[in-house]
Amino acid sequence: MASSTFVFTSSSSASRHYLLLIPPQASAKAYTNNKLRVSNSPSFVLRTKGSIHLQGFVAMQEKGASTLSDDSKIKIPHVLTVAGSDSGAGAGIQADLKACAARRVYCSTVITSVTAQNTVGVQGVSNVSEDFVAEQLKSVLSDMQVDVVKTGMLPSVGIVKILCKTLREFPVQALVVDPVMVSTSGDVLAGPSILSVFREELFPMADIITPNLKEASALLDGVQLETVDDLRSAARLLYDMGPKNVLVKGGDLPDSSDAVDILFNGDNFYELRSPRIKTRNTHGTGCSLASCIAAELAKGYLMVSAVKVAKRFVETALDYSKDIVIGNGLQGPFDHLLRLKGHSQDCHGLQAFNPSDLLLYAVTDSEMNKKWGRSITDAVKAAIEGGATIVQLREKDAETQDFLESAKACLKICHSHGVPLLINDRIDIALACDADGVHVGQSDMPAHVARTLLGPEKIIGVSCKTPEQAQQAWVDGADYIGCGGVYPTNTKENNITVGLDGLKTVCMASKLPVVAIGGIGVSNARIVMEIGVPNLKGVAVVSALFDRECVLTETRKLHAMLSESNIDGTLKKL
Ligand SMILES: Cc1ncc(COP(=O)(O)OP(=O)(O)O)c(N)n1
Ligand SMILES: Cc1nc(C(=O)O)sc1CCOP(=O)(O)O
Ligand SMILES: [Mg+2]
Repeated sequence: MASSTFVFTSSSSASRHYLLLIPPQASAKAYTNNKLRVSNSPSFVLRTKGSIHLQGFVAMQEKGASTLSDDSKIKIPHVLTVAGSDSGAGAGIQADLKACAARRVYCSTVITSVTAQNTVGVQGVSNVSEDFVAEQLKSVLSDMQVDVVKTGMLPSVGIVKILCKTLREFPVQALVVDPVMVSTSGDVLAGPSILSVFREELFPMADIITPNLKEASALLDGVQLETVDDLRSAARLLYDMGPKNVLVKGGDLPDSSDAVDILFNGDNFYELRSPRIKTRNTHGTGCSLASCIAAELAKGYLMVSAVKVAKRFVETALDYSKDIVIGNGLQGPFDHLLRLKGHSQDCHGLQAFNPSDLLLYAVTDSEMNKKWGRSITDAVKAAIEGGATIVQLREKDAETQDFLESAKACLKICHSHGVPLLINDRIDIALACDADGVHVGQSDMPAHVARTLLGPEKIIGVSCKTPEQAQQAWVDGADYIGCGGVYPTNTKENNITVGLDGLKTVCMASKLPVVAIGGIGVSNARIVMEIGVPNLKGVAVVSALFDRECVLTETRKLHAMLSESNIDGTLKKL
């Protein structure tokens, strides 16, 4: 798309220049009230107290001009959904909220109707009064910077008219209309009286409408839609009703192994195909798709990209959710956040980090496994059987695909024994296999970034050799510290040895539990554990377990030794 370049200079911070690329239609979106909203650039929303010129160079005239894209102020893409509530939370407002959350966009809500609904069908509908819909719309739009409005169930002509009037008063960057008429269970959510106000008032304001086959057919006075060519013709006829884009969803097309949707923007047709996912859990796909399109538009994506991303998002969520069971009806909801299965399958009491898990910390080594001709899984199995209380996969030489496959297999083994599995260095592998956490060093991914990527529940360990690093690890949101090398080691090249004194100093400075590492084995583990600091919780060991003929025997020996110790009451007999 062609765009014009403007340079904004703020007199209040003369050193700052804002270079914005503004699509041509942005000029039509310049508002009164001293507020300029830049279409397709939602991260640059400027508030000014002075005048704005949209030609050439723009100078903010008065002191105090500020921008929400200042470092300290982050403009969040914002979708307002105007739709009905689904008590079963598969569709409607609830689906919209989840889709926007999954796409990382803020979502506010105007509720038009409250439905009593589940996976069997719609048992009741109570529409919200037109005045109260108007009040909700005004509350949100007069205060919050909404980028995109998405509509779902609009149960009366009056509500549609109020929406159109309010949008003229409070224009937004884009309007996504999902012309909801019939629920997936076949229940009518908006009667035929709505058709004319859709066609005459709402559609001409829309940036995109997203009817399914039944809705497209109803909007075209009952025309039969049975082939992809029919979808194209329908898209063209609906486009003539005024929206800038039409997406006709062909999910219900008979005789098609693919899910085919047609997007038409007045110039081009886009045929969007994806394999049909066999699942009962399709309730709310229409709402979610439209919300996701709105979310991507709010982020600044162009329409074709927004639709493609949205379609891929829904497919991914459907595929992930194809086996989940919620409700007894024919059509179940799906999991927008791709989190439910992991939780329900992963109930091994591993959710919370337990510092006592650090007692016998087994760290694998790809070279040692190769040398002794064993697979990672065999090594891990033996260590766990011998008494390892936590396992770290430290596979420095493994190819990514091999590493991922081994990690998945090891995760199963660990979880079947209630033992957490951490991944050394590789956040991507940890994410991909949903490991329990990661261990990172001072030159790896910073712990605070790992925390952002992995979320609050995963375990994060950080290698520290100094009190300052220990302090930082705590600030960064780590769960434990690995401190070493306590003794010289051949396992890690050029490793600095901190000795027992260094270990003690770090432990005393650390608010986190500590595991000692480096040159530790049966012969010296007791001495290490006897340094007398309560937050030293165990020993991490590589070669003393894995550079040995029998991993099981060595782990048992070390486990027995640690179990016999009861230093300051911190170690208990296992
Ligand atoms: C428990 C534990 N402590 C320290 C380390 C070392 O991590 P790092 O410094 O990142 O070095 P590498 O292991 O990546 O070579 C560890 N892995 N585990
Ligand atoms: C991986 C690692 N990190 C260390 C640190 O000092 O942070 S020492 C080390 C190697 C530990 O292997 P072994 O038990 O064979 O000595
Ligand atoms: Mg590392």
